Amino acid sequence: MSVDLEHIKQVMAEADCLFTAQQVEAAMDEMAVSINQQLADSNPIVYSVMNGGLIIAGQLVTRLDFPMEVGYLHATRYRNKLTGGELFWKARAEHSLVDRTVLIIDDILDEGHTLAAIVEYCRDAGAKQVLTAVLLDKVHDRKAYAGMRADFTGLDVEDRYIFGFGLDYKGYWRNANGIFALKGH
Ligand SMILES: O=P(O)(O)OC[C@H]1O[C@H](OP(=O)(O)OP(=O)(O)O)[C@H](O)[C@@H]1O
Ligand code: HPA
Repeated sequence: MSVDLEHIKQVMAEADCLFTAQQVEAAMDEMAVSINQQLADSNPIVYSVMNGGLIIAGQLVTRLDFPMEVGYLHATRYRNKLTGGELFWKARAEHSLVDRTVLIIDDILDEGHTLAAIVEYCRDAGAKQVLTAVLLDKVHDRKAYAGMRADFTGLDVEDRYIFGFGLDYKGYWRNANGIFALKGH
Protein backbone atom coordinates (compact mmCIF):
# COMPACT_ATOMS: atom_id res chain seq x y z
CA MET A 1 0.00 0.00 0.00
CA SER A 2 1.49 3.36 -0.96
CA VAL A 3 1.54 6.07 1.66
CA ASP A 4 1.19 9.78 1.00
CA LEU A 5 4.20 11.11 2.88
CA GLU A 6 2.98 14.68 2.50
CA HIS A 7 -0.15 13.64 4.44
CA ILE A 8 2.01 11.97 7.09
CA LYS A 9 4.06 15.17 7.48
CA GLN A 10 0.93 17.31 7.58
CA VAL A 11 -0.52 15.17 10.36
CA MET A 12 2.50 15.96 12.51
CA ALA A 13 2.47 19.64 11.60
CA GLU A 14 -1.18 19.92 12.69
CA ALA A 15 -1.01 17.68 15.76
CA ASP A 16 -1.43 18.85 19.35
CA CYS A 17 1.49 18.04 21.64
CA LEU A 18 -0.08 16.60 24.80
CA PHE A 19 3.18 15.71 26.57
CA THR A 20 6.66 16.93 25.74
CA ALA A 21 9.71 14.68 25.65
CA GLN A 22 10.70 16.07 29.07
CA GLN A 23 7.31 15.13 30.54
CA VAL A 24 7.62 11.62 29.12
CA GLU A 25 11.14 11.30 30.60
CA ALA A 26 9.85 12.43 34.00
CA ALA A 27 6.99 9.92 33.84
CA MET A 28 9.40 7.09 33.00
CA ASP A 29 11.65 8.14 35.90
CA GLU A 30 8.69 7.87 38.29
CA MET A 31 7.58 4.53 36.90
CA ALA A 32 11.12 3.21 37.32
CA VAL A 33 11.22 4.20 40.99
CA SER A 34 8.05 2.17 41.66
CA ILE A 35 9.19 -0.81 39.59
CA ASN A 36 12.62 -0.82 41.23
CA GLN A 37 10.92 -0.91 44.64
CA GLN A 38 8.44 -3.65 43.82
CA LEU A 39 10.36 -6.03 41.56
CA ALA A 40 13.97 -5.79 42.79
CA ASP A 41 14.10 -9.35 44.17
CA SER A 42 11.73 -11.06 41.73
CA ASN A 43 14.09 -12.12 38.90
CA PRO A 44 11.44 -11.18 36.32
CA ILE A 45 11.14 -11.72 32.62
CA VAL A 46 10.37 -8.30 31.15
CA TYR A 47 8.46 -8.34 27.88
CA SER A 48 7.96 -5.48 25.47
CA VAL A 49 4.74 -5.75 23.46
CA MET A 50 5.72 -5.09 19.86
CA ASN A 51 5.55 -2.78 18.05
CA GLY A 52 4.29 0.04 20.22
CA GLY A 53 6.07 -1.08 23.40
CA LEU A 54 9.50 -0.95 21.77
CA ILE A 55 10.42 2.64 22.68
CA ILE A 56 9.05 2.78 26.23
CA ALA A 57 10.39 -0.68 27.10
CA GLY A 58 13.85 0.13 25.75
CA GLN A 59 14.04 3.34 27.72
CA LEU A 60 12.38 2.01 30.87
CA VAL A 61 14.57 -1.06 31.36
CA THR A 62 17.72 1.08 31.35
CA ARG A 63 16.27 2.80 34.44
CA LEU A 64 15.84 -0.52 36.26
CA ASP A 65 18.77 -1.63 38.38
CA PHE A 66 18.10 -5.28 39.27
CA PRO A 67 18.68 -8.59 37.44
CA MET A 68 16.10 -9.47 34.81
CA GLU A 69 15.67 -11.24 31.50
CA VAL A 70 14.29 -9.20 28.62
CA GLY A 71 12.27 -10.29 25.60
CA TYR A 72 9.31 -9.42 23.43
CA LEU A 73 5.81 -10.55 22.63
CA HIS A 74 4.08 -9.44 19.48
CA ALA A 75 0.31 -9.07 19.51
CA THR A 76 -1.62 -6.52 17.51
CA ARG A 77 -5.23 -5.43 17.44
CA TYR A 78 -5.11 -2.20 15.44
CA ARG A 79 -2.72 -3.22 12.62
CA ASN A 80 -2.02 0.40 11.62
CA LYS A 81 -5.71 1.31 11.64
CA LEU A 82 -7.39 3.87 13.88
CA THR A 83 -9.77 1.41 15.57
CA GLY A 84 -9.05 -1.95 17.17
CA GLY A 85 -10.27 -5.38 16.08
CA GLU A 86 -9.53 -8.96 17.06
CA LEU A 87 -6.15 -9.64 18.72
CA PHE A 88 -3.68 -11.26 16.34
CA TRP A 89 -0.62 -12.99 17.84
CA LYS A 90 2.61 -12.69 15.86
CA ALA A 91 5.10 -13.91 18.48
CA ARG A 92 4.61 -15.59 21.83
CA ALA A 93 7.07 -16.12 24.69
CA GLU A 94 10.32 -17.95 24.05
CA HIS A 95 11.03 -18.53 27.77
CA SER A 96 9.26 -20.95 30.05
CA LEU A 97 7.01 -18.77 32.22
CA VAL A 98 6.42 -21.46 34.83
CA ASP A 99 6.73 -19.96 38.34
CA ARG A 100 8.21 -16.74 36.96
CA THR A 101 7.33 -13.13 37.62
CA VAL A 102 6.54 -11.42 34.32
CA LEU A 103 6.45 -7.68 33.67
CA ILE A 104 4.66 -6.66 30.47
CA ILE A 105 5.56 -3.22 29.10
CA ASP A 106 3.40 -1.51 26.48
CA ASP A 107 2.91 2.01 25.18
CA ILE A 108 -0.80 2.41 25.94
CA LEU A 109 -3.71 0.87 27.76
CA ASP A 110 -6.58 2.03 25.58
CA GLU A 111 -9.58 -0.33 25.75
CA GLY A 112 -7.29 -2.86 27.42
CA HIS A 113 -8.14 -5.94 25.36
CA THR A 114 -4.52 -6.35 24.30
CA LEU A 115 -3.08 -6.30 27.83
CA ALA A 116 -5.91 -8.42 29.24
CA ALA A 117 -5.26 -11.14 26.64
CA ILE A 118 -1.49 -11.02 27.22
CA VAL A 119 -1.89 -11.25 31.00
CA GLU A 120 -4.23 -14.23 30.58
CA TYR A 121 -1.77 -15.90 28.21
CA CYS A 122 1.12 -15.49 30.70
CA ARG A 123 -0.97 -16.84 33.57
CA ASP A 124 -2.09 -19.81 31.47
CA ALA A 125 1.60 -20.44 30.68
CA GLY A 126 2.29 -20.84 34.42
CA ALA A 127 3.60 -17.42 35.49
CA LYS A 128 3.22 -16.95 39.25
CA GLN A 129 2.88 -13.17 39.01
CA VAL A 130 2.08 -10.99 35.98
CA LEU A 131 2.49 -7.22 36.25
CA THR A 132 1.85 -4.58 33.62
CA ALA A 133 3.44 -1.20 32.90
CA VAL A 134 2.17 1.31 30.35
CA LEU A 135 3.38 4.77 29.47
CA LEU A 136 -0.20 5.96 28.78
CA ASP A 137 -3.67 5.13 30.06
CA LYS A 138 -6.42 6.61 27.89
CA VAL A 139 -9.22 8.04 30.00
CA HIS A 140 -12.68 6.80 28.89
CA ASP A 141 -15.36 4.32 29.95
CA ARG A 142 -14.73 1.67 27.25
CA LYS A 143 -12.20 -0.47 29.19
CA ALA A 144 -12.26 -4.27 28.81
CA TYR A 145 -13.52 -4.34 32.39
CA ALA A 146 -14.57 -1.52 34.70
CA GLY A 147 -11.73 0.09 36.60
CA MET A 148 -9.01 -1.62 34.57
CA ARG A 149 -5.55 -0.11 35.27
CA ALA A 150 -2.00 -1.27 34.70
CA ASP A 151 0.14 -1.93 37.76
CA PHE A 152 2.43 0.92 36.70
CA THR A 153 1.15 3.89 34.65
CA GLY A 154 3.17 6.84 33.40
CA LEU A 155 0.55 9.35 32.28
CA ASP A 156 -3.21 9.53 31.86
CA VAL A 157 -4.07 10.77 28.40
CA GLU A 158 -7.25 12.22 26.97
CA ASP A 159 -9.60 10.24 24.75
CA ARG A 160 -8.19 11.16 21.35
CA TYR A 161 -6.16 9.34 18.70
CA ILE A 162 -2.59 9.45 20.03
CA PHE A 163 0.79 8.95 18.38
CA GLY A 164 4.46 9.31 19.24
CA PHE A 165 6.86 7.48 21.55
CA GLY A 166 5.94 4.08 20.08
CA LEU A 167 2.35 4.81 19.07
CA ASP A 168 1.74 5.07 15.36
CA TYR A 169 -0.39 7.00 12.95
CA LYS A 170 -0.85 4.62 9.98
CA GLY A 171 2.50 3.01 10.79
CA TYR A 172 4.36 6.35 11.08
CA TRP A 173 5.56 8.67 13.83
CA ARG A 174 6.39 5.97 16.38
CA ASN A 175 9.69 7.85 16.48
CA ALA A 176 8.13 11.18 17.51
CA ASN A 177 9.75 12.32 20.74
CA GLY A 178 6.67 13.23 22.75
CA ILE A 179 2.95 12.40 22.85
CA PHE A 180 0.76 13.92 20.16
CA ALA A 181 -2.97 13.89 19.36
CA LEU A 182 -4.36 13.78 15.86
CA LYS A 183 -6.14 16.96 14.81
CA GLY A 184 -9.90 16.53 15.03
CA HIS A 185 -9.79 13.06 16.70
O1 LIG B 1 -5.83 -1.32 24.93
P1 LIG B 1 -6.12 -1.70 23.50
O2 LIG B 1 -7.37 -1.03 22.98
O3 LIG B 1 -6.13 -3.18 23.29
O4 LIG B 1 -4.97 -1.06 22.61
C1 LIG B 1 -3.63 -1.01 23.03
C2 LIG B 1 -2.73 -1.73 22.06
O5 LIG B 1 -2.89 -1.15 20.76
C3 LIG B 1 -1.62 -0.81 20.25
O6 LIG B 1 -1.09 -1.88 19.53
P2 LIG B 1 -1.49 -2.16 18.01
O7 LIG B 1 -2.50 -3.27 17.97
O8 LIG B 1 -1.87 -0.87 17.36
O9 LIG B 1 -0.16 -2.69 17.39
P3 LIG B 1 1.24 -1.92 17.35
O10 LIG B 1 1.81 -2.05 18.75
O11 LIG B 1 2.04 -2.64 16.33
O12 LIG B 1 0.97 -0.48 17.00
C4 LIG B 1 -0.79 -0.54 21.47
O13 LIG B 1 0.59 -0.69 21.20
C5 LIG B 1 -1.29 -1.54 22.46
O14 LIG B 1 -0.60 -2.77 22.36
O1 HPA C 1 -4.65 6.22 20.38
C1 HPA C 1 -3.95 5.31 19.85
N1 HPA C 1 -2.97 5.61 18.96
C2 HPA C 1 -2.19 4.67 18.37
N2 HPA C 1 -2.33 3.37 18.61
C3 HPA C 1 -3.27 3.00 19.49
N3 HPA C 1 -3.58 1.77 19.92
C4 HPA C 1 -4.56 1.91 20.79
N4 HPA C 1 -4.90 3.20 20.94
C5 HPA C 1 -4.10 3.92 20.13
